[in-house]
Amino acid sequence: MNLYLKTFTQSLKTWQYDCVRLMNCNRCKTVNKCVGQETSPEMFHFFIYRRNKPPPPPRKTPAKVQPPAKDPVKVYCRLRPVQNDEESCVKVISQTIVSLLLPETGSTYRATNYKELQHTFQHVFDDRATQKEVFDHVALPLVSDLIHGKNGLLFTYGVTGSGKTFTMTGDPHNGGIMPRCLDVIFNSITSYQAKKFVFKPDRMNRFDIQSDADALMDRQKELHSVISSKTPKKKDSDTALPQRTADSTKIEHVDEDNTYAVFVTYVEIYNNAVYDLLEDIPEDTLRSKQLQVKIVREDACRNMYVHSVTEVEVKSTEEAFEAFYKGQKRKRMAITILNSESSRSHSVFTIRLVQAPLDSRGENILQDKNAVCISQLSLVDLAGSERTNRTKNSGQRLREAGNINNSLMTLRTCLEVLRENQLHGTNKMVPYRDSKITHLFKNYFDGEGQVRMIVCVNPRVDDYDETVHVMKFAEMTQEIQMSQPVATKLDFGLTPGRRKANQIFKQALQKMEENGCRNVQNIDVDIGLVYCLGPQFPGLELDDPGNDKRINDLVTFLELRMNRKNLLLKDWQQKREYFFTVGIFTCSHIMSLVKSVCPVIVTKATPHKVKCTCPKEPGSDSVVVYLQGGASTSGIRKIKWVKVQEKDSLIHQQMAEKEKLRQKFSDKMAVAKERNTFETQKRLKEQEIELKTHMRHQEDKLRKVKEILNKDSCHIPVQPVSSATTLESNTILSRVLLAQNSRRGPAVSNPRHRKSRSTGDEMWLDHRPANAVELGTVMQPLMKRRKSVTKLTDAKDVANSKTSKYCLMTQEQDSGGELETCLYKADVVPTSGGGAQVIFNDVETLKQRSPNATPVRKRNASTSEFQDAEAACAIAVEGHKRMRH
Ligand SMILES: Nc1ncnc2c1ncn2[C@@H]1O[C@H](COP(=O)(O)OP(=O)(O)OP(=O)(O)O)[C@@H](O)[C@H]1O
Repeated sequence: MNLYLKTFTQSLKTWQYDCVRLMNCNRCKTVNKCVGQETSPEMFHFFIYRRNKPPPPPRKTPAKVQPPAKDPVKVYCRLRPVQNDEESCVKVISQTIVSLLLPETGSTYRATNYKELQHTFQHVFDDRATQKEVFDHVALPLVSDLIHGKNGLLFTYGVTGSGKTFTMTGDPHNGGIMPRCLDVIFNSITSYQAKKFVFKPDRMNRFDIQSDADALMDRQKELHSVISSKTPKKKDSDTALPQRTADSTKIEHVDEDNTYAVFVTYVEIYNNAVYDLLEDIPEDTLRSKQLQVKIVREDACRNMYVHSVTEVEVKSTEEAFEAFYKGQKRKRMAITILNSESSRSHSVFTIRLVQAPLDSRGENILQDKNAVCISQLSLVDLAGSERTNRTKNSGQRLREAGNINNSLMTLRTCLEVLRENQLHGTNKMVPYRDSKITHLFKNYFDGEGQVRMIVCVNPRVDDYDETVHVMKFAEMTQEIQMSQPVATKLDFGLTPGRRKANQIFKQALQKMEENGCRNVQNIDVDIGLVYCLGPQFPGLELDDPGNDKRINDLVTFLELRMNRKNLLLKDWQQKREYFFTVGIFTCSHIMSLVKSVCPVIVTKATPHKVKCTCPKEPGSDSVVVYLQGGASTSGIRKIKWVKVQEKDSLIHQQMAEKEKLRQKFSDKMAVAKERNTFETQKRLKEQEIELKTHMRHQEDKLRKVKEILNKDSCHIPVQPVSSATTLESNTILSRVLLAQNSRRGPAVSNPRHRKSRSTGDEMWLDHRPANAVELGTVMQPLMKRRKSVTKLTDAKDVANSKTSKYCLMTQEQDSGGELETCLYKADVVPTSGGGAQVIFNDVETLKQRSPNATPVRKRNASTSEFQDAEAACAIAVEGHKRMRH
């Protein structure tokens, strides 16, 4: 008993421990700190156990009345190291200022008096800046925004060979911005990734949510196609990846209640046409001829996108790299005088992050397409501007260069017009459509999103003239204002911390299971409803004395928080009351169990303190169950009510069980009855068949006997009995033969024989029927002395000392309808007791046949008769009347 109670208290403790663990959610810590000491800490760490309450309908974030805040385009400058001790024309003045020194050979030198041109940027990276520094400074904030649901655009711009591709992609052991972005994204969301194919592109720039079953099917299909491809392809990234150094940065404050999926697209804009570099075409075909031109479209949210572009879902940086290298192989590169690996097209690598909230239980994705939030980061490696007199390009390269310069010119024009419109309030049309690259990013410049540009500069003197233009354009771009991106998330009223609560709850269940609790999986708790006082505090910094908005926001926030606090307090009191009620009930239940199992001494010290000791186990600790706190009379009443309810339900249950049993038995009876009837009928049928068979056998035997007799009467020598004749028929035959043999074969009409049979001394008791047909034959024993009787009624007739012979005559029709007379002859032998014994020793049979009847056929001719008789027997057996002639 003690063991039982110990286990119970242990489980209770574990449960309490788990509850406390369950109640500690990240958010609550903040809440506690913020509100101060006025409320008890437990209050903020309490769970509501509310069942089957549907989540409230989604609320849209209230529309902002004020115009959206704007940010300028941030432009960074990166200098490429000078090669082979060449003269440099660029000098870094400070972290933000760079100076272009006028070389004496430059055309500008000849045209102007300026010796030095200074340009200010967001940040200037000198030639010693590492890839990591550039990434952390420029791209990391964009990745953070991406994870928080905001769009971003980053492009590298500069003269050919200035290090744009190096900055964007880098090399395997010195990764550029793109691989680092992927690293950081996967580092941050890896624990919250959705299973593959749960999100599916709808081909209209949005995503559908697939059911788990459909996603599983797609995964199996993919696996099947991988397995069925006989020769495993060598991955494009196989050579590069092992040398790669991954970036270990991780973004903090990722929304844990969301599920994430990453998709990548890779397109190039070559000669002002868009190509999908990840399009599924056989690798061995000529890529330039096979890739289809794609069109740029606007989606329902007025975002521009490449129609029917291949969106590859990737689950790791390695998978993303696989896609990237696949595209990289198809990207148009060429050797030029200025760069051994010059990009001949603008390439756009887009990372799309799809996220959707978990349901109220923190278990599955909320199946609502509207809840899906898509953010994207476009990494653009522009082709370098180049002057043909320097590159000496001709033919295709020249045409490419022309297109590159044209598209870059359009970009410049667009940004200049945009700047002018913003600065002077004009409404000039921005020619986005003049080039595919500007058309594709129209919604960044027109709409909202972070735009960042890295100006790559090769500081060598030869590039000076072009660098001047690049710098001027880049500096001008900083004056363009872009609307701050806003995360387009819907508020579904779901409580934060669901995923963590779900995880902790599962851990608690596991622990309970380990401690021996049964059916823990059936415990149903609405994990989604974690108590929380709302979102985190808004920013408190007051950088502007006239910033009333912040104060107003704070007031609203605090009011909301106070309301919630009161609500939670009320609910907590209710729960407390309920907890004590249930506690008392549990305790009384335990006590009744203890009582029923062992002799106990139960003392009730107070209504809330129950002591139970078990004297049978000396030395064992007494189990004391304390219930502190106030259990009200209403609580006791509730317990009674609960007990009554329980009993009532028990009775109902028993009645239902009885009824079920009764029904079960009647069913069984019906089945048994049916089975019996069936078996009886079956047996009857079998017996009937058996009887018929038996009768047929009898008929056969009789027929055979008859035949033998017939043969005998026609002086046909007796044939040996067929071996197939049964034992029974043998017996009959032998008896008949015995009788015939005893006559030693003489003809029935032989008078000599008849005479010899009678000595004339015997006294015969002639017993014949009263209505015997007069035969008129001589075939009879000669009975000189005889006494005739028709009925043998008196024993003295036989036991008479004179009577020594007895003859019984019978007359009946045979099977052929002829009269058959039998004389059974016997000796009468007196017995010692004074009686007499009649011993039959002879039988004579006389058959009469009409002289007109067909003469008896010989044995060989009798086959047909035999067959007739057989047929007749068959008829008899089948129940027909026998035909007589
Ligand atoms: N910061 C740097 N540190 C070391 N090497 C660099 C740096 N920037 C560029 N390079 C080297 O300069 C060469 C040309 O760079 P890259 O191909 O990136 O130029 P680009 O601007 O992309 O040229 P294009 O416009 O023709 O494609 C490469 O070999 C690259 O390794």
